[in-house]
Formats: sequence, C-alpha cells, structure tokens
Amino acid sequence: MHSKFLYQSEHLSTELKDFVAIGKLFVSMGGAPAFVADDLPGDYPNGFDLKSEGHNTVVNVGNKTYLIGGTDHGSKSTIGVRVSDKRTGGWVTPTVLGTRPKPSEVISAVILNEDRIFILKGDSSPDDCFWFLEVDTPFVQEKRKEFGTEVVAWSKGVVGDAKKPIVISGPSGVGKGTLISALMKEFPSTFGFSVSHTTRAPREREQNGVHYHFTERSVMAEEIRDGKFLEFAEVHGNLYGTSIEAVEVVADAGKRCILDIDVQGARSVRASSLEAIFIFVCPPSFEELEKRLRARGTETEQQIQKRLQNAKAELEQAKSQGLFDHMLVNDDLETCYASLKKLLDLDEAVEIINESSPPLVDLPRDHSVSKIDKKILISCGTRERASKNIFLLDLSSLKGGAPGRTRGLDIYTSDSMTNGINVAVEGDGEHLHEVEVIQEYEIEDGGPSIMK
Ligand SMILES: Nc1nc2c(ncn2[C@@H]2O[C@H](COP(=O)(O)OP(=O)(O)O)[C@@H](O)[C@H]2O)c(=O)[nH]1
Ligand SMILES: Nc1ncnc2c1ncn2[C@@H]1O[C@H](COP(=O)(O)OP(=O)(O)O)[C@@H](O)[C@H]1O
Repeated sequence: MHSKFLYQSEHLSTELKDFVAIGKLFVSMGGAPAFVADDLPGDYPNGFDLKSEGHNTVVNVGNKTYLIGGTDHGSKSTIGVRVSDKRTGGWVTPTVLGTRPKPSEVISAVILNEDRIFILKGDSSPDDCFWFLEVDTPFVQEKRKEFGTEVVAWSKGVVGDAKKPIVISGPSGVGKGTLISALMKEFPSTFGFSVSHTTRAPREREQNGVHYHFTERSVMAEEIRDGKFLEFAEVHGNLYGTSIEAVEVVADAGKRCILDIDVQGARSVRASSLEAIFIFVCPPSFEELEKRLRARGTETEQQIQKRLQNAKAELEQAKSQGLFDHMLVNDDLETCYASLKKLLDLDEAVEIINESSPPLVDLPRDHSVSKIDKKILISCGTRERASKNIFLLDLSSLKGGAPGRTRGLDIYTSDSMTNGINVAVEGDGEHLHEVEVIQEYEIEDGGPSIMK
C-alpha cells in the first residue's frame, strides 16, 4: 500500500525543497501551490524494517532482531530491550549500557548505518523524544568482546550544534584545575565540568558531587563492572573515573563538557566515540612543578614524591603521536589562560547567555515517520487528518554517541521551513513508505512470544 501526502505552501524553504528533491517527489508548478509526495523510488532504501505495535517495536538489523519497548526487566521505569539472533534463535536480555529512556507507549524506529537504531518516543517531553540504540557501533563491539555478552548502548539525541567536549590532562600541580576554574567562571553558561569519581580522600574545601564523587573502591569497582564508566584509571595509588552520567548531565544542561583526567584516561577517551579536543598542560620546568605542588599544601611529602615521579612518566607519554591536539605551557598563568581561550576560539568572545535555542518538538502520540537518506520527516496528526505540524530532522551531522549523548541533530519545524506560511498535510497519515511488517510480539514473563 502506498500513501499520498499533499502539502500546500506558497513558499517552501530551501531545506524542504532539498528534502523534496532528494525524494524525487513531484512539485506542482501550476496555479495551486502544491506538491505530492508519492511512493519513493527503490533506490532510496527506506530504512524501515519494523513493526510498531502498542508498547513494542521490532527491528531487524542484519541477523538480529531487536524488540524495543515495554519496560526493562530490572527497572520498570525504563524501556526494555531483547535481542534474538536469527541463526541461533531464542531471546536474550542484553547488557544495556548508557542512561536508558523512560518507557513510552508510542515508539517509532529507523535503522541508521546498520549500527544504530534511531528511536522516536511519542508523548514525551521535547528533550526526551529522540534516542539512539547502538547495536553494532565500535563502542558496542568493544564492550561485547569485553563482557562476552550481547550488548546494546543507549545514547540520547541532542538537538543543536553542540561543541566538542574538552579533555585537559597534565601532571599534578601544573595548574589544570586553576585554568578550568577560570574558564568556568568567565563562561558559566558555556562550560560544565565532568565530575569524576575517585577513591582518594577529599581535600579541605572539596565538596562531594562538585569537585569529585568521593566513593569506596569496592562500590566503584562494581559500577565499573556494570559498565557505568566511560573510562577509569589507577592514578597516584587511587582509582579515578569518568562515569557516562557525568558527561551526560553536562550535555543535558546544554553545556560544553570539560574533563580533567590523566593521560591514561585521555587515551581511553580518544579511543571512545566522545570526539573531544585533547589538551595537555606542561609545566615550564620540573622545579617549578615541584614548587607549585608544595605551595598548594594539599599533599603529604610522600604523596608529593609519588606525584612528581608520575609527572615524569606523564610528560613522556603525552608526547605519543596523535594523543593530544594541543600542548600548553603554563608558565605565566594569564598568558596560558589567554592561549587556552584562543585555541577554543574564545579570545574575542563575550558569553551570550540567552542564546536562541533550537526549536523543540513536542512529539504527540499520533505521528508518522519517513526516512530518506539521512533525513527524517515526522508528520503529526491522526490517521484521518494529519495536522499541519511537520518536522524535518536532519541526521547527517551527528557527533558523539554512546557513551554519552549523540549531538548535532538538526531540526526544522514547518514554521522554520516555510517562514510561517501554512503547510497543510492531507492524506491518511500513513508513512510515505511501505513499512515491512515482521511479526507482532507481546512480552510475557518468560520473554517475548510471537502473537498469532
Ligand atoms: N583517568 C582519570 N583521571 C582522572 C579523573 N579525575 C581526575 N583524574 C586525574 O587524576 C589525577 C589526580 O587528580 P587529583 O587527585 O585531583 O590531583 P591533582 O592532579 O593534583 O589536582 C590528575 O591527573 C587528574 O587529571 C578521571 O575521572 N579519570
Ligand atoms: N601559572 C601559574 N603560576 C604559578 N602558580 C600557578 C600557576 N598555575 C597554577 N598555579 C598554582 O599551582 C598550584 C597547583 O595548581 P592546580 O590548578 O591545583 O593544579 P592541578 O589541577 O593541575 O593539579 C595551585 O596552588 C595554583 O594556584
């Protein structure tokens, strides 16, 4: 069955025209400004391979079938995921990484690049409707090997052109904390600090949850085993780590994340999908480093010796090819801070606090979703009468991904596409494409069973 959509608009924006052109849809040149979106040619794979039924969506990716929906076995407040390998049969509950979305009664799904499934949750708040379930990304492949189990990873979609996170490394006492504090003080709405976990004791004036999450080794080790950490390392005799959540809360606040982590951590993040800018801060001399460390007065003599010893190794490792993008020498603090701002393109910047935010979508229960290339068209409305709300979601500039958020979703509303001129959609509210119905499932206690 092919469905037809009729759009009416006097002035289509370039974006919508592009979208139409990509789909090779017909644009009427006659008196009545209208164009008809008919069935799409076969050379545009529609990306749909699912059946959304009630609370569940079934998606086929390669040899595997993913059942997404209902609630999680362990936590009733998050969406559940089951996987079946067509070659072996049977259903397994995978290891699920990342912060999980809350359940939704209406889920649409689109496969992207065969390695992730884009999920749209109807009836969800604007900041909670776009999610990615990674099923075969490099991160998932690595974790699958590590855990020896089936693994999937959730990553929330963030609308807008979020800038890359910043990783700052350098030996103890070089001035990382001082530089980061200055940046956060001057640009409080731009930057957010990734609050690490550590097993070291708090220093005077350090607050739990602000400077670090101070924790017990056994607790942190268990959380690492549960896959809650983006990276972790043993540094100066203590365990330090960046939880996935620490990075996500910064992204959720619409801020650019700064991570203060050691060289081992930087290497792990480099190997992850975080796509950060890596900066190493060097001391002007070893003597000056020792002087600063002593003057800070936060470590015992034994701890100072250990840190100085480790500094030599860190300075050596930092030289390794391709690890750091920038090296900064922190001799004079003001000069170094100015260089940091310059490399982050902030030297002329005055923080704009109320920057206009990208349009948000209130995705209703009734919506239909179509995919052409990397663009998704969402039309909202009932079967009988689609409403005038159309959203075009451009996924061609995605950045990041699990662990953490998937950034760079571009969204155009019908308003932004047509400069406020009415866009009417007529039709039966079905998808533009034929949607392949696989099978309908319902979840029973023992796992999903096929409905007759
Ligand atoms: N890998 C990793 N290193 C971290 C993390 N948090 C802090 N560190 C590093 O651990 C080292 C010790 O940090 P800290 O005890 O605060 O001492 P400081 O470097 O003297 O300020 C520094 O090199 C930090 O960059 C983390 O989450 N992961
Ligand atoms: N450029 C600088 N010149 C002199 N002292 C500095 C400079 N940068 C930082 N400091 C001081 O050196 C000490 C260590 O700095 P800190 O930011 O705590 O280092 P880190 O976070 O790298 O361990 C602090 O007392 C800080 O005030």
